[in-house]
Amino acid sequence: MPRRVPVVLVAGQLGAGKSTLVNHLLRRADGVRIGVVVNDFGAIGIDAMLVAGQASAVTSLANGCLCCTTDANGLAGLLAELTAPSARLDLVVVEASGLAEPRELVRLLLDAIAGEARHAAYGGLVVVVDAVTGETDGVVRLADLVVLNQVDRVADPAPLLAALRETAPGPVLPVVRGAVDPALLVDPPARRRPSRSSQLAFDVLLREDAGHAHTAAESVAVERDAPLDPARFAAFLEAGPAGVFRAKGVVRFPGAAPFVVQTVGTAIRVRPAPRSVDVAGARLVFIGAGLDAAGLHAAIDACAADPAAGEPSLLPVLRYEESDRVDAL
Ligand SMILES: Nc1nc2c(ncn2[C@@H]2O[C@H](COP(=O)(O)OP(=O)(O)OP(=O)(O)O)[C@@H](O)[C@H]2O)c(=O)[nH]1
Repeated sequence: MPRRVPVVLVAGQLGAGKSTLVNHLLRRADGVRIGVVVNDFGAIGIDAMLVAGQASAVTSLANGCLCCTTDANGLAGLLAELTAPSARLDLVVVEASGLAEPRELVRLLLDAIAGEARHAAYGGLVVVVDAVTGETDGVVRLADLVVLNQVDRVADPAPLLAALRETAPGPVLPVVRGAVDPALLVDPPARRRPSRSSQLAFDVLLREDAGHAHTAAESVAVERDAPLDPARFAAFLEAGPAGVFRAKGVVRFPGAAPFVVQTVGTAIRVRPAPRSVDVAGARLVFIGAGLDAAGLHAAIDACAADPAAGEPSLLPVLRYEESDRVDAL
């Protein structure tokens, strides 16, 4: 069955570094096939995309402004096209104009996923903040990932970083030139090799030229042999564990077959695991920046089901169950 393709929204103030971030993702894609929706071709290195052969579909909305797409039809149609299995993309990035309203964009994306773009999945709201101005417009409260960009242009980014970490629910990543590891946003596909050696050569060239290495995404794996309590586990996910951008895995609850669980920020999706997947308790991977491995292990320990309590209600988890129109993994 086809996978869902994560759609990541990149928002931020004018000049914060959104295009620079998208370009970095494309240059460092490492085999991840990325589709990009932009509304300002002038701001993005089209040449680099085409040469790298990574941006398989670059397109813009007809009216040039995402925030103007009131009925969501323009975006939904585009996302349906880009996330269709035939497009063979691993990730779609929507670069919002600096004027677009991120709340509205998230709503448009969720509407699109619920409607026409049925192979798309919410991939997170990434908010780019310019370290020089520090302007955020309060949007970091909604961000699944905050990228504090241009830290090379300030003497000491620490106070702003600390303030953002107080406010933002997800990880805050200080970077130069949008150097975000694509592995933070999507799993690198192990399955695919570049088909032409010339393309590989271009990739290597661009990578060497790219200059700004990124800090690799961190991941923490947690395995448990005993079932988890649905209410405790749901509360853990809803709280958004510190430093975690996304999480995925398989979890068993008392008296039930295992579930596949995937999160981006506090957006949670669960579905019954395929029959071939079996776990006695939990097998989870947390991906993010500044992860507290010991804290995550302790938090999952605290989610352990109480064997004396019988079979708890699955409702706290089932409320996040998605329809099985497409395979979520
Ligand atoms: N010194 C420095 N310059 C940067 C960095 N990131 C981006 N820039 C520069 O800042 C300017 C704005 O970056 P863009 O990526 O175009 O910003 P944007 O958010 O896409 O801008 P709009 O599309 O106008 O909203 C460009 O000249 C970049 O080269 C950085 O980390 N350090």
